[in-house]
Amino acid sequence: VTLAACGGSDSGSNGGSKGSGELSGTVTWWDTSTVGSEDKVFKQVAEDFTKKHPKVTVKYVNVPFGEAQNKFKNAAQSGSGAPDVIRSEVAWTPDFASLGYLAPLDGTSALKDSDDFLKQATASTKFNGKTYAVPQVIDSMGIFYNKKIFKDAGVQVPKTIDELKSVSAKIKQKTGKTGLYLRGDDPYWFLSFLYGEGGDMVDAENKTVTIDDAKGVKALATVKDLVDSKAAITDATNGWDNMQAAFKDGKVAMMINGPWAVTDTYAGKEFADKANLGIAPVPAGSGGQGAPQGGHNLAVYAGSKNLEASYAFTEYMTSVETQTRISKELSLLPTRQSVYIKPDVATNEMISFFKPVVDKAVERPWIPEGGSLFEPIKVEYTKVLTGQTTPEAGAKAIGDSYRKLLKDWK
Ligand SMILES: C[C@H]1O[C@H](O[C@H]2[C@H](O)[C@@H](O)[C@@H](O[C@H]3[C@H](O)[C@@H](O)[C@@H](O[C@H]4[C@H](O)[C@@H](O)[C@@H](O)O[C@@H]4CO)O[C@@H]3CO)O[C@@H]2CO)[C@H](O)[C@H](O)[C@@H]1N[C@H]1C[C@@H](CO)[C@H](O)[C@@H](O)[C@@H]1O
Repeated sequence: VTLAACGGSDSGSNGGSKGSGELSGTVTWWDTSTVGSEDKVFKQVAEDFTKKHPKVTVKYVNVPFGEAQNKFKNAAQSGSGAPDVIRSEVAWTPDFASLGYLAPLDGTSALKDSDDFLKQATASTKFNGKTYAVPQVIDSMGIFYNKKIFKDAGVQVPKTIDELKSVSAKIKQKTGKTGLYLRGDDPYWFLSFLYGEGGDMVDAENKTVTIDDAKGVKALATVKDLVDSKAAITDATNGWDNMQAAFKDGKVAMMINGPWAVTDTYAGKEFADKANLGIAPVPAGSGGQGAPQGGHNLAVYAGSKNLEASYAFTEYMTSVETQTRISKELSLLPTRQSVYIKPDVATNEMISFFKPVVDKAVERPWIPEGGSLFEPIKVEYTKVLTGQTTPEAGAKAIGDSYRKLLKDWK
């Protein structure tokens, strides 16, 4: 009896599924979702795979977002300790693919009904004409605001940076609270201000660094002014916890954030009544209005000893059924068009808000170096916000770092 016929597994350490027989063995999945709000749902969903494939054991491992990229690269490079499947942030995917650490998925069971995926979500999964991941969630950013504070202060949601400042001043005067918590230790929070001045990190088409042009300088000056004018408070470290605490406790009226913050925010005392949470587009600057595109894919490690079960797990985790469940339970945005019309999803206010925002979110270049464009911003953005450098010097320093990273770019 050949192995394929009885669908048995080989003797590999992970076990593994051979041929068209029943799947078996272990699939280790590294999830990077937020502990305390998203992780328990993702863990449950992942382990429910075994209901469909009783001979497969799913080993769920939560790896902090800030550590996972390097941890995976080190494990893949050393050939030991890498998971079978990883939640690969949109910028990590071209990076891992260019290093040969991801299994190409074209023609495998991981990719089902791929026309159903949003084009902008698919973009980061392609490298050198092949598909190296499957889109799981897509996101962008908006203003989260506390409706009660806005009512007490008698103000409307700001549409521009100038209105953000005047609304914050009125909130301070009427309620004593600060208008905005502006996260200062994560470069993602700078991007909507950069787009608001009509700027961008680079012009990939013309291989030109643009972040240190006048618009980039103006954007850094804008965020600095929000803090100096006391319209916003910020922190150089521990930004996520401080931002969530300040907003959930009603110490600030607004924060800029994304769908991944919704579940944690609803746990705040100010939002026990979910209706008190408002959501609006990020404010326009002097040169435009735009929010960034982010998100996460699922990718299979090229060295997995259980590819068949890993492909099937990836397909399950990004299926219509699973995306509908994740959207319902966590208000995260699906990457499949067909999921947006499911009743549980179509009636979700957060998803209805973010879908048009995601449709016009500003994409960035899906090149292997794409993720490395953020570290230089992180350093200078925080220094500008805390007065350690000027917008001009900060923008120049970021641009210089980019030109070192992106050889032969102007
Ligand atoms: C500095 C980093 O720059 C980039 O990251 C960009 C990223 O590309 C942008 O898209 C954006 O990410 C959004 C994201 O789209 C959005 O979904 C959300 O994610 C939620 C999840 O939703 C939530 O479930 C949970 O997981 O928690 C997630 C996080 O909240 O928010 C993210 C923004 O936080 O912004 C990132 C910049 O922050 C690089 O890619 C690296 O990550 C780099 N870090 C490492 C680079 C290593 C050198 O290789 C260095 O040695 C290490 O020490 C550094 O840590």
